[in-house]
Amino acid sequence: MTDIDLFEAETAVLANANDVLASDAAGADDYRVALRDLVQGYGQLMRESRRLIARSDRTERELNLLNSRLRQLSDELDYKARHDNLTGALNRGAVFDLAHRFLEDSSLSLIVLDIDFFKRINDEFGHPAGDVVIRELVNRLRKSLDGKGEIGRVGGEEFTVLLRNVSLDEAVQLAEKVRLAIAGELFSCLPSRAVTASFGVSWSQAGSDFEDAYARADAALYQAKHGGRNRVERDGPALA
Ligand SMILES: Nc1nc2c(ncn2[C@@H]2O[C@H](COP(=O)(O)OP(=O)(O)OP(=O)(O)O)[C@@H](O)[C@H]2O)c(=O)[nH]1
Repeated sequence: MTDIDLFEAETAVLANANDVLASDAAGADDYRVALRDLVQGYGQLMRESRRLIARSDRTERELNLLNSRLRQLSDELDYKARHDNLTGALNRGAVFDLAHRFLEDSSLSLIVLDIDFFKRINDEFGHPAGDVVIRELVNRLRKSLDGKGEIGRVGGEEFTVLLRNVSLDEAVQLAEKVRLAIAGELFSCLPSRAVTASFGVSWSQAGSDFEDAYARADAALYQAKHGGRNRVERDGPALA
């Protein structure tokens, strides 16, 4: 493949000007022609350079726009991969990952809560109404926790709250506060029927196994369900 000289014409003009300059025999006409060709060539180069610079500025702006759109899409994907789209709470995978991380260097209180007789709500009012109940319940959960803890939706109508470096007593008090926030006032989306939830709470010291912490909170939740629902039950603190 032969190389194409992009500046063939300009090289010829320059070579001619150099020849004229070096020649003792060159006259005024030779200088004029060489200078004219140089001026034309120089002007042409300037016009081309301006055009190329404008094009590269435009391309750079387009690339910057594409890059920021890509970053935005990647953030959106990351958010969607970690959050439940009905409630905006962390999804099961994300909240379990977080709990594992917390337990590496912190103690962890775990609240597990489950809506009572939710099947009946779905059966009586329909699945879409059930979805609205779930959303309102998470809103109440958020409000009553007031920034404490991380909320995750771990099943259809089951949620967990991670409370890092919070004692079991304090976690039980918080669970009680959430229970009242749910049961204490009828849901605006379901004015004819009370919504309640049952709670299990466990505490684990740093370095504990998360599966064990979860199983103990779940066992306490089971007790709450079988003890009559709409109540909070605690697990005994785990000893290392
Ligand atoms: N609307 C709605 N319903 C769901 C969703 N996920 C699970 N469910 C329903 O939740 C109900 C759970 O029913 P069960 O496991 O029998 O529990 P329950 O009726 O709440 O009874 P207890 O937990 O024993 O008080 C089922 O009817 C599921 O279909 C969801 O995302 N939206």
